[in-house]
Amino acid sequence: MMPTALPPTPTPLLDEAVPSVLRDPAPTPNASSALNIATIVADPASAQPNHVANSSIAAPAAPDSTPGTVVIVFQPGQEYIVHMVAEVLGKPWTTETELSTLARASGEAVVAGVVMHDLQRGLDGCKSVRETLVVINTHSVDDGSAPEEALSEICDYEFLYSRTPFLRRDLTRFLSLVLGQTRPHEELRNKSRTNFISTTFPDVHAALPNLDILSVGSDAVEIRVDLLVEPGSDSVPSLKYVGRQLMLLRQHTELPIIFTTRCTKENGKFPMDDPGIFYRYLRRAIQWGVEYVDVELWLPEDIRANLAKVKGNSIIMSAFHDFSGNWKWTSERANVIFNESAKYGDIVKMIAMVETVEENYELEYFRSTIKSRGPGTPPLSAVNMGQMGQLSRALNTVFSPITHPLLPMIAAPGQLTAAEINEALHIMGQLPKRDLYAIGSFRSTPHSMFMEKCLNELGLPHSFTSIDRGPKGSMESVLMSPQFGGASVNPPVPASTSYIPITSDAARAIGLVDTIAIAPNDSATRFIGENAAWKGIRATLTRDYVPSAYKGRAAIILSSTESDASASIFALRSLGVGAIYTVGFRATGPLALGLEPFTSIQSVKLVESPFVIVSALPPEKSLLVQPLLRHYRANGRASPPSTRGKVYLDLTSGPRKGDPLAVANSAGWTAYGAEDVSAWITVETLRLLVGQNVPFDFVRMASGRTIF
Ligand SMILES: O=C1C[C@@](O)(C(=O)O)C[C@@H](O)[C@@H]1O
Repeated sequence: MMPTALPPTPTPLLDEAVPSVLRDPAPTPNASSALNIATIVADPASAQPNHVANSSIAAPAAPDSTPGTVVIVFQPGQEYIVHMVAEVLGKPWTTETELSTLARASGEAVVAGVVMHDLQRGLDGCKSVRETLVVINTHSVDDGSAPEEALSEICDYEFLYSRTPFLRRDLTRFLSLVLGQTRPHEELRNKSRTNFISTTFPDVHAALPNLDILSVGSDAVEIRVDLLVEPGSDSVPSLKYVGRQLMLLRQHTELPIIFTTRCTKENGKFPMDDPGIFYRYLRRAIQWGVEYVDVELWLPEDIRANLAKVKGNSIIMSAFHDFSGNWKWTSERANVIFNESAKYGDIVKMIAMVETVEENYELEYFRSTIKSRGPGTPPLSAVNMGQMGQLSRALNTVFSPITHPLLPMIAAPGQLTAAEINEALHIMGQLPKRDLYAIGSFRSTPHSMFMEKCLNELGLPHSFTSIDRGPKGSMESVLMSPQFGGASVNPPVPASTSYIPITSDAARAIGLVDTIAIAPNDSATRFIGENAAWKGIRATLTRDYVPSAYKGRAAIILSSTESDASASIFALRSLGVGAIYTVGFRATGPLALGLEPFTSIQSVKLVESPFVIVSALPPEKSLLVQPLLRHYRANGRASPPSTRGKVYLDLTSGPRKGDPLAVANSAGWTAYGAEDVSAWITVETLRLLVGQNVPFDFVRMASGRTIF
C-alpha cells in the first residue's frame, strides 16, 4: 500500500507552531459531514459511558514508546523519507538541525530530518547527549549509488530503499525492529520447532517469483551472502551489492532474515585471510536491521565481542561447522565449543560431518545435556551433515536448516526439505496423524481446500474436513473423538463453552474461541481454546505503522454487537490505544472498562480525532461508516497532520452496501479490508493447529475466507 497522509506542508516543531502540533487539538467538526449516529446505535437512549470495573482481563503489554529523538539523515532532494518515517512512527517531524537543542528539549519523541552533509556538524554539537539520539542514515538506491562508508559509520542504523510500492512496509518493519517495537525472536523462541530456508541464489532476483512457495514451513529466510555473485566481479560481493540484495529480499518476505557470511573452510565462499571483512559485513547487517546475524566461532574473540556489543535488537547466531569427519559429540571439545559459542551467541549452532548413524545418537545425548543446563543457556541448533546425519536434521527443533526443490542447490550435504522432515517425524512416531476440522456454517470452501494444500505441501499426515456446526451436541462429539486434532471454528463460539475447558487469556478476554488447538503435553486437558482473530487484526494494523504509533491515540469501533468487535478491542488494547469510542453497541463484557459509546453527533464533536477506525458492521449496515471516514478525513488541511485519522480497518465481508474502503482511500486513510485480516488469521490458525509457518503472501495469494 502506498503511503498516505504525508504532511502537505512542513510541520515545524520548534517555532510558534509547536504547541499546535504536539497538543493534538480537537478538529473542527465539518458541518457538512452527514453523521447520523442514531442510525447505527441500536438503542441510543440506553447507551451510557460504560463503567464496568469488575472482571478486567489484562490485554497484552502495550509497546514501549519510541525513545528520544530519531534523526533521519537524508540525501538532498529526498526529504519525503523524513515525512514517511514520521508517519510510520505517528510522530511530528522537524528539520531542525541543532540536534543538541532537540535532544535536550524533547520530552516527546520526534523525528528530525538532517541532510547528510550537515550530520557531522550536528553530531559534533551534541556529543554529551549523543546516546539519546537514534541516528538512521537513509539512502535511495534508485540511481545506482551507495551510501558513503564514512557516513554509514557514524550512524546507528541504515535504511536502503527504492521508491516502490514495498517501501512503506519495509520501512515499518525496519523501524519496528531497530526501535525495539517488534521482537520476532520472542515468539520464535517459544515455538516447539523452528526451521529456516537456506537460500543459495547467486542473485536474489531469481528467488523472488518462488519466494512464497519456497518459504512455506520456514520461520526465517537465510541469505547466504557468501554465495551471492556480483556481476563483473569474481571476489566477495561488495557491500553496495549486498545491501541492495538484502533490501530486495526483505521487501518480498515478511519472514525474519538470517544474514550469513560463511567462510571457505566451512563450506562457504568468504575468504578467511582478513577477519575484519566479516566484521564489516556483519556490523552493517545489524545496521540494516537484519533480525539474525550468523557469527562464526573461529572469528577472533574481539570481533565476536564487538558484534555482541553493537547488536542492538538483532539476534546473534553463533556458528560452528566441522567438516573433518573426526569431530565427536562425545568429546570434551563439544562442551568447550558450546561454552565459547554461548559467550556471545543468543543461539548456538553446531554442525558436524558424520559417517555413521550412531553419531546422531551421540548428538542427541549432547543435546540433552545442554537442555538439562536449564534457564539462561542459549538454545542449541545442532545437526549432522552428510546422508548419515539426516536423522539429526529431523530431531533438531531449534532453527533447523532446510532446503527446497526450487533452490539451485542445497546449502550443505544431507539437507532436507520441511516436508521430508515432517514425513520422517511421522514415520518415527513423533508426528501422529490427526484429524483437523473447519467447523462452521459452511461446507467445503476455498479455505478448506487451501488448508489441505498446505498440509500436503508441508508433508503433514493430517486430514482436514469441513463440517457444519449442525444440531446441539454435534460439535462436542467431534471434539471428543480420539483422533480429534484441532479445529478452526467459524463463526467463533463463546469462550465459556462447557466442552472447551481451557482457553487462552486472549480467548477469555475476547470471550470467543475461533481455534481449538491441541494443548501442550503437560496440560491437564487435551485441547485449548484460542483466538486467532485478534492477532490477525494486530498484524494488519502494524503493517504500515509501528506499534507505538497507536499508543494513547483514540480509536472508534463500529459494530452491531459487542462480540463482533471484541477481537478488535483486544488488538487495539494490545497496541496501547487511548480512548476507544464505540458506535452501534454498548460493551458489558470483560473488555468494557474504559470504552465510551458515541451516542449523538454532539459526542462526536467533543472527542479528539481518532487515529484508527475499525468497522465490524454487518454487510447491510456497512455504509454507515462512510460519514465518519469523511468527517475525520485523513488528508486535506482542515486540521494539523498529527491530529488526522490514519488507519481504517474494514472487517465487513460479503455483499455490502456502499464502498467504505474506496471512501477511506479517497479521504486519505490507510485502508485494509477483511481479506488482509483473514489471511493473517489463517497464518495464525496454521501456527496454532499444526505449529507450522505459512507466509502471509502465500496465504493471501492462494486462499480466502470470511471471518465475521
Ligand atoms: O549453518 C548452516 C547450516 C548448514 O550448513 C546446514 O548444514 O544445513 C547450511 C547453511 O546455509 C547454514 O548457514
